[in-house]
Amino acid sequence: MTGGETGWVVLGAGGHARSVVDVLERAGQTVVAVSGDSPDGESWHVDVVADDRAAFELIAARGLHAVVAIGSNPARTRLVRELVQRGLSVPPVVASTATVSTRSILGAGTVVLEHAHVGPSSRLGDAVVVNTAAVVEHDCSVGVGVHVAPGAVLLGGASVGDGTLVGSGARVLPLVSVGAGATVGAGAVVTRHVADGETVVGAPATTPATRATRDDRPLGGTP
Ligand SMILES: CC(=O)SCCNC(=O)CCNC(=O)[C@H](O)C(C)(C)COP(=O)(O)OP(=O)(O)OC[C@H]1O[C@@H](n2cnc3c(N)ncnc32)[C@H](O)[C@@H]1OP(=O)(O)O
Repeated sequence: MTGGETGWVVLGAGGHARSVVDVLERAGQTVVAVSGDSPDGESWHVDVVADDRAAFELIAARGLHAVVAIGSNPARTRLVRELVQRGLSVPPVVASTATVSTRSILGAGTVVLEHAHVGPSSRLGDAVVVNTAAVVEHDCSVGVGVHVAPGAVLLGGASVGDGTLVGSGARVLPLVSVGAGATVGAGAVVTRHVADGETVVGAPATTPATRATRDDRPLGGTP
């Protein structure tokens, strides 16, 4: 775990925040507070501060570390940027059961959850989530604000652009690149380049529209 022993404020109070609090506490860290409303009404065993402004003040006043635990890629990225710009401490968080190569680079506010793996010579930008049991193999490039969902795998040399979601259990094959702001559906097998903003599903992964067009062709007709 990076970040020393001074205590943490977790920005966010939903399901992802509960996972991140758990990661910190299992690693022996102290969570001082979470911020925001719990969308599911779950009660907390730590203090809850009203909003992000109150969290910034608490972090600055007490010299605490911050981690942003919000599932939305754009919202998480914006908050990590703001914390960095304010000069607050936003170190990466690595679960005690995760394995992260000493020859990889994790950006500010990047979180690697339980049983996940990051291989050597991989570079992960700021505000990335490598969720439970996800794998980022060697030589991967992962942009800012990417979410590699539980059990997803980026194979050797794959790259993923800023803000993209790689859905749970998906595989991105070696050296294949996925653009920025894209969505890889749960369970997809990505065998070719995915453009910026594109959504792909299935194995091999294609856009849902492509699948519909193909399926709508008249029987026996030429495309
Ligand atoms: C800790 C956590 O829980 S982290 C959570 C991480 N989240 C994920 O991994 C979820 C990833 N999201 C998905 O896979 C989504 O289904 C998406 C983004 C691909 C599509 O979502 P939507 O845009 O809402 O699409 P929608 O549900 O309307 O489905 C559109 C079509 O694609 C199909 N489809 C949707 N997802 C998939 C998928 N993963 N694989 C194959 N087909 C799919 C649907 O069956 C539907 O087909 P139809 O038109 O023939 O009925």
